[in-house]
Amino acid sequence: MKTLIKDVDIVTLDEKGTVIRGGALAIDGAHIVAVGEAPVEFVPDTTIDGTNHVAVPGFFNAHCHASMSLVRGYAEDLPLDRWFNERVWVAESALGPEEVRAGALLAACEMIRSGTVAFNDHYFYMDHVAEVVEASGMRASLTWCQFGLGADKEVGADLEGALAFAERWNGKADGRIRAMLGPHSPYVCPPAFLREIAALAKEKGLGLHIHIAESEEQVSRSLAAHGVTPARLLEETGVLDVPTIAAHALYLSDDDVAILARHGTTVAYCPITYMKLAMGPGDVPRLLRAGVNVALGTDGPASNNDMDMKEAVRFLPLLQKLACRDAEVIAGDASLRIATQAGARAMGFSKAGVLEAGRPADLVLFDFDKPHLVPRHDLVANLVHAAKGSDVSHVFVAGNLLYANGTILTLDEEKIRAEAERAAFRMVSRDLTVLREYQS
Ligand SMILES: CSC[C@H]1O[C@@H](n2cnc3c(O)ncnc32)[C@H](O)[C@@H]1O
Ligand SMILES: [Zn+2]
Repeated sequence: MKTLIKDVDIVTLDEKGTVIRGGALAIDGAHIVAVGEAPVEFVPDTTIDGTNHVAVPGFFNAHCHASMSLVRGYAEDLPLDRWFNERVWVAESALGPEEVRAGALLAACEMIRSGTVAFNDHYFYMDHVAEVVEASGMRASLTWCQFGLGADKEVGADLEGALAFAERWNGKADGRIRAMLGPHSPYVCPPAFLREIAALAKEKGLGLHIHIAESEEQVSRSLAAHGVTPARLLEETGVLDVPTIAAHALYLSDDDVAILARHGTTVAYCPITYMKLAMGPGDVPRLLRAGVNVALGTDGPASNNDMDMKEAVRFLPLLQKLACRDAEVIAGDASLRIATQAGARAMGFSKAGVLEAGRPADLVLFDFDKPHLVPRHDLVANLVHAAKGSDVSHVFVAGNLLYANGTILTLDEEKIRAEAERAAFRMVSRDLTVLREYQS
């Protein structure tokens, strides 16, 4: 299939930061074949008029729990520990494979609509998430979360099962799916388990996805229990010897930052969760200065409460400017690069995230024919600080059009919304407060 997008403005995010006004973008099969001008011999099957539209690489959501969309709005205004213990883990005790599927389908609709082409997911019953990814046309990197405490069999996530999942799905859906192993965190997984899973990941050539250093308390507990920080513990147990995505990593010493940089670890930064759960801003400029690959995530919809990467693209610089009291940090297209190519690299889709010939055709169009996107002095500034996820008009993944002008072409959104509402209710129906609200 050959597609030509004509008369479109293009934010390439290439090395030079090239921005093209009123150019063409040609797609042949899964790849971009020309940016700027289409070759005369290029005969498209489909032509899209890009007038008043801006093409940009699609977003790579580097840390989320898609199926937690079913607990959106169910754990409000609480700090991290109470958010888990009093609400989220209570609701999740009623979680089954059908809820995971319904939540993942709902999240896929939301992500596609707001310009996300790939997501890095950490949850349970992951075959169901993988099937959703396959059907939706998105890319994903998937991990079946393990607690390492021996109770995992309840959600089918013994290490053997998680490995079997990874081997079943890695490279599937024409390479759109990648799989990793997913120890939940060093505060839940004992060092012996971390060692075992790291050795297995190394042997099988798989990456790891883990939460670390979300609070000062987690760091002091690690020091008390193991004599080292969470980052140092990951290094000592071999976790960082394989490509690892460390979600959050907000509380790091200088030594920790050097460890993560040395091992090529990615930090998945989720600004909206940090503001909502009052976790703290972290220090992104310090990570970048040290050479850490920083990617961007939404985290789960129970702490965000949405999966709109465009919002996170704006909040990353806003939060860092405020925290550093410095308007010049995370400037220009930095947060777009973090949300696209840095995430793509972390998830193993390393050529994506740039609009140039030879790259995967994973891109979105923003409709700029809107009052909040006028004037167009600076397309990048408009994209980062003014555009909304709902301004996305088209989404391409591997050259396939998944979304056009309000319609998801690969999924039945109306049916998905109805089923998600039913599944969400099943999950929380033991909670009498919620039951009363539903019945009133
Ligand atoms: C990793 S999903 C499985 C497990 O983890 C919980 N969870 C969701 N988000 C986070 C987070 O950001 N840090 C730690 N744990 C998280 C989720 O509710 C599931 O129980
Ligand atoms: Zn998370």
